Amino acid sequence: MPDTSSAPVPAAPNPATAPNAIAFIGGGNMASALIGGLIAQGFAPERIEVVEPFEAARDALQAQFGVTAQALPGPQLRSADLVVWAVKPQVFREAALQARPLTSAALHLSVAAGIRSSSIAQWLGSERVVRAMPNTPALIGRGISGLFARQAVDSAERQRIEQVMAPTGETLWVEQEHDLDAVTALSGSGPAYVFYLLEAMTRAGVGMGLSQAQAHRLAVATVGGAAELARRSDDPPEVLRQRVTSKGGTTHAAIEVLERAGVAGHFVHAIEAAQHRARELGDEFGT
Ligand SMILES: NC(=O)C1=CN([C@@H]2O[C@H](COP(=O)(O)OP(=O)(O)OC[C@H]3O[C@@H](n4cnc5c(N)ncnc54)[C@H](O)[C@@H]3O)[C@@H](O)[C@H]2O)C=CC1
Ligand SMILES: O=C(O)[C@@H]1CCC=N1
Repeated sequence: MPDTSSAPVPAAPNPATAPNAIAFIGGGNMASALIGGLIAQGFAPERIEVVEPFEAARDALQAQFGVTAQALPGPQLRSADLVVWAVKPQVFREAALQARPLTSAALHLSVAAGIRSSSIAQWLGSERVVRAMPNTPALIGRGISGLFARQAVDSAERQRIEQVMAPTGETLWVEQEHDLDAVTALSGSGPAYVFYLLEAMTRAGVGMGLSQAQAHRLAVATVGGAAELARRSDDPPEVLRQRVTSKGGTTHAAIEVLERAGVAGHFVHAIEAAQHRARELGDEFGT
């Protein structure tokens, strides 16, 4: 592939002597979570290159992590043997075509929702593409990411991706790429559903006379504690719920309202809508 970038490009560094770098295309929320994780596990900030068009975002990355950030892709990308794509689906194609001449030797990791690996492979002219679907608890090392690799990605490269993702939390490989749309809907978007529930619980607490701070603390501790109990328990959530629900008691009164309003069904429909949107994003902004 001929180099079409306008800046003079030095020869590619000798991979035996050059320290391998990781490049991030897009330096927003998800990139920050991953960069924070890498640095926390001892990865040198000098080996992280970011391409981020917005100056304020570049400054924030440099100040917070000490990484180098450029407005446009340039020759520095050639030293990266892993390129992480953390741009919105809407701009992925344009960003990929810009960086393609500089990243042909790299392994590629995309966190973009919906954009299928076949589109990414075509835009970048490389079959070595892995997709990840993380979520924002990655910021505190408590996320979970679905992972999918194209066939050309070997087991050492899969391990490399697991290493990069490890500080952000758990990982789960899926064999069928379309399952990533379900992962996106369930755990990628999932933190927003939990925050929505927290907002409602807090609003109810305030409505019943508690202070905002008291209601927030009670709601957050309850959601966190219940999730941890579900994680550690051998019983399914339904059984755990029944243990809270005394016959003729307070929980029963609340659950009856939720059931009458069909809240569980609405939740299922909402998550299906997210999956549908992930597919649409792939169709709309993919190739
Ligand atoms: N925020 C979330 O909870 C999750 C987001 N994702 C995916 O991660 C990707 C990034 O999302 P966020 O980090 O939340 O968005 P963000 O908006 O915080 O970050 C995207 C960054 O890309 C930059 N950008 C725009 N055009 C660019 C270009 N041509 N080259 C390089 N950078 C460019 C923007 O200035 C912005 O800073 C999206 O594709 C999203 O689907 C995946 C899982 C969860
Ligand atoms: O809402 C979105 O499109 C992204 C993907 C998963 C979470 N946020």
